[in-house]
Amino acid sequence: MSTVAVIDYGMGNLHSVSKALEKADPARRVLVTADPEQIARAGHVVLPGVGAIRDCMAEIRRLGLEPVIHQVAEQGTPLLGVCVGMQAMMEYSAENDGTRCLGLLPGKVLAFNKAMRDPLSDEPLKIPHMGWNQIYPQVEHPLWQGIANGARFYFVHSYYVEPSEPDLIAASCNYGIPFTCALAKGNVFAVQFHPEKSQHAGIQLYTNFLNWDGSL
Ligand SMILES: NC(=O)CC[C@H](N)C(=O)O
Repeated sequence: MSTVAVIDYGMGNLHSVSKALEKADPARRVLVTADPEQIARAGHVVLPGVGAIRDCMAEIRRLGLEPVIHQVAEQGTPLLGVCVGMQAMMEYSAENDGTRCLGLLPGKVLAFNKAMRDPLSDEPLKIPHMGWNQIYPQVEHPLWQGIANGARFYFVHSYYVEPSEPDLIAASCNYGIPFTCALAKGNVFAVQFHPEKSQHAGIQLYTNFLNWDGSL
């Protein structure tokens, strides 16, 4: 039976991600694991994450997981980054006074401007961006199957990715500024929002991911 490995580096909302994956495909074996061999052999891999990038990257490195994450990406296994898991895939994050990340996706992670105001109401915008917001797919992709333009997903973040290759942008969102909320490169897909906290649309995305063979 094909498995989906949820990488456990102690910083992820592992329970809710695992439950959402089980809901997406009750027949799939969900492995929450820090074992590089299990991760390398899995049919699909999720890099979740909640928290500060410095702690996330320190734990990924302390557990010796950086090589297998690169191996999964290079061998063509469908790999999904979620929230700070997406940010960890970039080259560099400005969070925590600057953090070198995995470099799986070209670009950096920047902080929302704390002085941002809503362009319509001119009300100050709270940081972190926390709550439901609409996403706007920018490309045709298997993971957008059955997900409408403007579909709502749940966000909790103070930083956002800025890819150095615009053609990797898979979806955008608006919060004071238009920002990239999904990236796609080959067998790698990454989202800033939390599909596991996004009810039906989130389960649909996880279902699409589990049905994806990593090809376009
Ligand atoms: N919810 C999170 O894990 C946030 C990720 C990252 N620290 C950010 O603020 O963007």
